[in-house]
Amino acid sequence: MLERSSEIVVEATGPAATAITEHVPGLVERRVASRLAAKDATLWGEAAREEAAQRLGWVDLHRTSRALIGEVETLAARYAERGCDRVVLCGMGGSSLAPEVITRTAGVELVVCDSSDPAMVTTALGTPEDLRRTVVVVSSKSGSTAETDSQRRTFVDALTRADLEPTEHMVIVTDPGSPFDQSARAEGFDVVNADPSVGGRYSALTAFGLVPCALAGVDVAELLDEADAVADLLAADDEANPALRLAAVMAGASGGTPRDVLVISRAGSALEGLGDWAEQLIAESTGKDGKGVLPVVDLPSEVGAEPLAHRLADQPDVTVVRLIGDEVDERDDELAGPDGEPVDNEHPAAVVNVGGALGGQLLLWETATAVAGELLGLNPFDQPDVESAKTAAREQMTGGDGAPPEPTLTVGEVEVYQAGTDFLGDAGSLTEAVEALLAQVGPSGYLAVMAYTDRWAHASEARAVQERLTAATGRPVTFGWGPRFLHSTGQFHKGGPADGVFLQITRPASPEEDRPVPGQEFTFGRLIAAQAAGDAQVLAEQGRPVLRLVARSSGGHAAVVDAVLAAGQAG
Ligand SMILES: O=P(O)(O)OC[C@H]1O[C@H](O)[C@H](O)[C@@H](O)[C@@H]1O
Repeated sequence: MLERSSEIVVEATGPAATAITEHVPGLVERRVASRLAAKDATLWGEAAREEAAQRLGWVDLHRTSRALIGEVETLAARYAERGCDRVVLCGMGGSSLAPEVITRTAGVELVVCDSSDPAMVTTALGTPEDLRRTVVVVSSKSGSTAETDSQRRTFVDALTRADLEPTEHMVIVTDPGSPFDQSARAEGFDVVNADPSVGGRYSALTAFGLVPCALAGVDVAELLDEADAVADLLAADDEANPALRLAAVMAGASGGTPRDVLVISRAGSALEGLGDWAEQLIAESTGKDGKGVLPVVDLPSEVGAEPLAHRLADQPDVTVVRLIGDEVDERDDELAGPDGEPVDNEHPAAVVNVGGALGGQLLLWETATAVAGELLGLNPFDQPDVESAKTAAREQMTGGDGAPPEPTLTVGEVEVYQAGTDFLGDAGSLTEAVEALLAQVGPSGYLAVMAYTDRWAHASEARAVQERLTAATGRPVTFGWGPRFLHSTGQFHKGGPADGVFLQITRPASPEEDRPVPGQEFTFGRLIAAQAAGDAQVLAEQGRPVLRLVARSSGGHAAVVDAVLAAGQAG
């Protein structure tokens, strides 16, 4: 058993172990761990120094965030007294992924509304009766994220219509001094400021993580204790430092194909959703300058289904990360490799087992990602390509004069668009169109499925789609819900190695399903459609193959899913 919360496990085999042997002594010699703990902004080179100097507040949050505990506990008690036992979080990317893993792991309810899908927003609102017992946390570091602002407007409007006082049902988390901070305070909302020296994806232990989780009933002091318990270990210039070991695995061994794909599988870990949180951290931190480590989250599977990690472990660029539980026996068994082959097999898979308590792992992954940035020569604190999709979406919203583009093909109630390259050929059916796209996935490439649909209603489709397309291509397949992934893997798609192939699935809302955004001239349906079209446009402009399947009805959406599940099955 991992008896103490101070225990962190990072155990590697095969080429993952070689990477540790290769990189860790140098990291120790350069004192990277202790310099990071001391917030040395020069670690990532001169070009990154200025940004890094403003982004290292996360390294000691286990100490500095203590000051927030009293404030968030008082807040939680106040809302509990008001009878608010339903907590909704409006926020994107770094403002929602950590609260999701923290509350799911703790087994407490938190409705994470991180979408512009009108159906999801409607579900998050609930009934007027639900609203009466709801506290909404609106979290945005910048205060200017379009989805979050639209959700905030919707909740204020709905609370007002239900004769409820918005200031008694809403808490704002934002950076001090942001325009959002000022307006929310002026309007009388409860505002908790987050540490501005921490970037969104490193903010799990700031107010962005702590406020919604405390309101939902998590013991957030314990989370800080768990991080505190491993902090010295992660700051040590020592070859046993698990963060240095994990960073080395992420950077991969030199010689042969770079191991720049991390397939993250849950293998006994009690931490629910850690992969989704780590996905944003790794993809946005490393996917830039044509380089990067691609995180592939192995979606939860049916009992007995083969984990994707097993299918992909033989790929020369794949490292399998197994998030393990606290049983030593299980860990020892699995160390043999994903198919049970002995460690000294002639071609061992690159496997790393990672375990430990949640607070400790949050700090472990953040430290390892920042150190991997040092090894890879990347600035792990910016996200230079996220803005391009936002700009293209804004242009889509305001453009509107030109005639809408003609679909390349229409099949029943599904419009098919190809973009980026000319790959459809004479495909006449939806399955043929998908297969034509799959043929574009190169031997070192990956396929990204981007589904702009209600992720609560369609969750079960995601795993089946990921599994089928992995089998059909033999290559990594990521699955992202739009627009959520735009704040995560979206950076990697545009800034990382240019070998991605993109399948976009949308199901535009009918006028009856759509919702207006209060105080704006657009609807949620218009916003999400513009986000999808904008992202496809940016990818196509980079010459990446993009297949867009636009279902005009739920029957059309079912046909799309059937077609994807049939891809690669014939002959
Ligand atoms: O917290 P916010 O300022 O609303 O930002 C939310 C998210 O959106 C951006 O697009 C970034 O790519 C993310 O790193 C960030 O976490």
